[in-house]
Amino acid sequence: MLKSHYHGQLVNDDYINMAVHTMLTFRFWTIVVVAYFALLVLYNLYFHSLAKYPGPFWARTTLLWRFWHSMSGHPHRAIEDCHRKYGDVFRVGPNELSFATVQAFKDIYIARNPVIPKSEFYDMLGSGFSEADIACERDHKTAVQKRALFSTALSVKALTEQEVVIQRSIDAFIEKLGKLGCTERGLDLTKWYMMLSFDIAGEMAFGESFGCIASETSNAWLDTIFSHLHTVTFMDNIRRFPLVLRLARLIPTRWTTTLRNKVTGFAREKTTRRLEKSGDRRDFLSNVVDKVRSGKVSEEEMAAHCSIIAFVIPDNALSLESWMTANTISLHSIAGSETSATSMATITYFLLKSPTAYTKLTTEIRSRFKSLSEIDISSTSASQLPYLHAVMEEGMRIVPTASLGFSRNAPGPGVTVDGHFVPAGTELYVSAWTVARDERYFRDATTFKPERWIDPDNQDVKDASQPFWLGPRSCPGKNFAYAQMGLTLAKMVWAYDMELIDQNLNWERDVRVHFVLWKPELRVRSGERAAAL
Ligand code: HEM
Repeated sequence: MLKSHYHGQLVNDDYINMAVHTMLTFRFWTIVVVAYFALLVLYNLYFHSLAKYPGPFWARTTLLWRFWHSMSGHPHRAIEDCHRKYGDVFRVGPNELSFATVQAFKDIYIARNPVIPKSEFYDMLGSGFSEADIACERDHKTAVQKRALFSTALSVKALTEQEVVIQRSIDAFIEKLGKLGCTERGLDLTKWYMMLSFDIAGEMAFGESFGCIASETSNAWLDTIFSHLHTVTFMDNIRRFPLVLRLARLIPTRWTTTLRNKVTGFAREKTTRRLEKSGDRRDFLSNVVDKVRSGKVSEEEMAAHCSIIAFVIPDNALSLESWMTANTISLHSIAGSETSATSMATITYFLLKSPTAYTKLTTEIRSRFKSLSEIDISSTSASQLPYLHAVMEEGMRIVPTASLGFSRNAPGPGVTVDGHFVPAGTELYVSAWTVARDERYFRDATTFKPERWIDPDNQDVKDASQPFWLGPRSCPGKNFAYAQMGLTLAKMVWAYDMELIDQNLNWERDVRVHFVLWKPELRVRSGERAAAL
């Protein structure tokens, strides 16, 4: 009895010792972690090479500010507010600066001595291929070579050869608009512009449409992607935590890469099929195909280009639907199609919300053309239809399709941007949303006024709106985008009287930014046009 009591006492002592030990260990590690973060905060505030730059406390000291605002989908607004408060440059994160001037646009993106290269963000964007695609190549010299592969295919001259294909897709879209868009609920143009853009991208990259317009159904992947866009932002935040990245590397690769391999494998498959096709049709990839055949470019590189310019999703991958899936794919399919569709949706919204602009555009288009078939790429150029182009410019200014900045890394030994020294290794960019809506550059900046682009007396600083960006890495698809958007808009306005169904829709308020723009429904009724205006 005594023994067992004594034994019980021992057990109790052991438990007490263990508990004390655990508590002390816990306390020790808590102190270590708190001390580490306190030191980090102090270092970021007072000793970091960006310490002199202003910004919100949580942005200067931790990644919390950028995480919170980027995940909310309104980082563009939070950044704009900070620029108004702190000035033309502020600290978005401990190692990240946002600029908001025309001069910064020039200094960061046009700089050649030294060139300010793209940041690590693009490694994430282009992962899955052993060769970087045209948009994700970070080495400047190699990027110049990769861009050269597309210079002929994306030139103004090439548009004439590509016109039949573009026209065919747009005409099919216009026909459906008449058939399905005249109902009470109209058509959701956010979705239909995406369908049109993907069909055109498929034609231009693989010689076959994805058939979205013909089947009147959006690709299921498109819907999945655009309802999961926040995952792109999440990954962009995660890449900034080296510890998390190290832990992520411990996850068996077969768990994380199965789907990515499926998607990239599909791009490779499509590439092989495209290489097997013969014919004289010139499209985005004709030159690349020639180069692959002559051994100057690898098939892997061609697959990577295909995947960024067109939309390559395996039909049978839907069963694997998940946030990871959406992330992998959305990162791979944005350059050539999503951008045009988003710009078209924004332009249409503002046009239909502005009766004066809508009437002016309708008058310009309907007085210029007697029939729909007369409308082609050359007759919709800026010199032929100035108001149409002013409408497009103004739409892309007031809500820029690329509302965030495109991030770059300051090279050694550092660079000077708009008079500010930026040390090597800093991530930096210009906030397009802030600059394009700044009253210093555009009078009545938040009002849709296409006239500002054609009025010779207008004093606005037009360089503050750069929808296609500027410098050696600016958009090479600009001519194609203007042709596609101009043709589509001109034909729609010529053929139908359009009306925005939800008059309470507020595009500026409701769009969210997750690298690309998440857009609300844009329901538009398109009825038979009245005989005369
Ligand atoms: C209205 C439509 C479009 C807009 C607003 C737009 C905008 C942009 C912007 C802002 C960039 C710079 C991105 C960066 O610095 O990372 C870019 C790059 C690019 N765009 Fe576009 N784009 C459009 C249409 C197109 C089209 C139709 C194509 C292809 C046919 C295309 C192909 C590309 C490519 C390949 C790049 C990467 C260039 C490089 O990194 O050197 N874009 N685009």
